[in-house]
Amino acid sequence: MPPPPCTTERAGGCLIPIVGPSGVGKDTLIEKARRAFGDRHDIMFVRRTITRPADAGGEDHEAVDQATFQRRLADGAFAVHWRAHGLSYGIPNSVRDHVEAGGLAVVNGSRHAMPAIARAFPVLHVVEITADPAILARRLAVRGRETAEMIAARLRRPRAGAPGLPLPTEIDNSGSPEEAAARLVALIGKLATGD
Ligand SMILES: Nc1ncnc2c1ncn2[C@@H]1O[C@H](COP(=O)(O)OP(=O)(O)OP(=O)(O)O)[C@@H](O)[C@H]1O
Ligand SMILES: O=P(O)(O)OC[C@H]1O[C@H](OP(=O)(O)O)[C@H](O)[C@@H]1O
Repeated sequence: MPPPPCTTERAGGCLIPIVGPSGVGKDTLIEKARRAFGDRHDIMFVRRTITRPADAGGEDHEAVDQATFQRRLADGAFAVHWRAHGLSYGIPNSVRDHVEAGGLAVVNGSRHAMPAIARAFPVLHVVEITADPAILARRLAVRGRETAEMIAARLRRPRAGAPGLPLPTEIDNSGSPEEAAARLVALIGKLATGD
């Protein structure tokens, strides 16, 4: 019998993958939520292991080269991993330990890797960040982390459905990041207390 989905009626023990197209604002909203919750030990904001240089900008991730990533993978260091944009992404086993101990973990997830994420974290609440597609290209250009060619490739990446998973909570980030972040903070707070 699968465990019940993580809902606002069920406190604790849940992964909260934040997903959406490149440029939609996942990292921005996650960082605002992280600052809102400060050092609460029951809510973890996941530091991903990525084969992206540490000084690339954006999220605070653990930067490793591909050889190190493969070694970590072979050693069973990741609860789940995926490839995208020519990069490798790993979620450390410590995140699964935290969730299995009853905690919440917020992670910048992948729509395409959602089936693998759900196998590793059967109790989850997916949050899909949306925004007017016409503004994504401008946001990525302003961010300046990727080349124009890499941005074009990111924008061409198809949306992936995740059949069999509970419908995600959608948060529209077309307006101010503060408004969208407030909605994310409110949802995380409800999932943490189960009220
Ligand atoms: N509501 C918003 N209004 C205007 N700019 C925004 C908003 N949200 C995020 N941005 C800006 O858009 C750019 C992309 O945001 P961010 O890096 O958070 O997106 P992302 O979804 O994490 O993208 P990726 O998946 O490529 O990492 C950043 O420069 C960020 O400052
Ligand atoms: O298109 P999908 O599968 O949803 O996401 C693909 C990848 O792009 C984003 O990473 P980054 O922070 O932009 O490097 C996501 O976090 C995921 O790792």
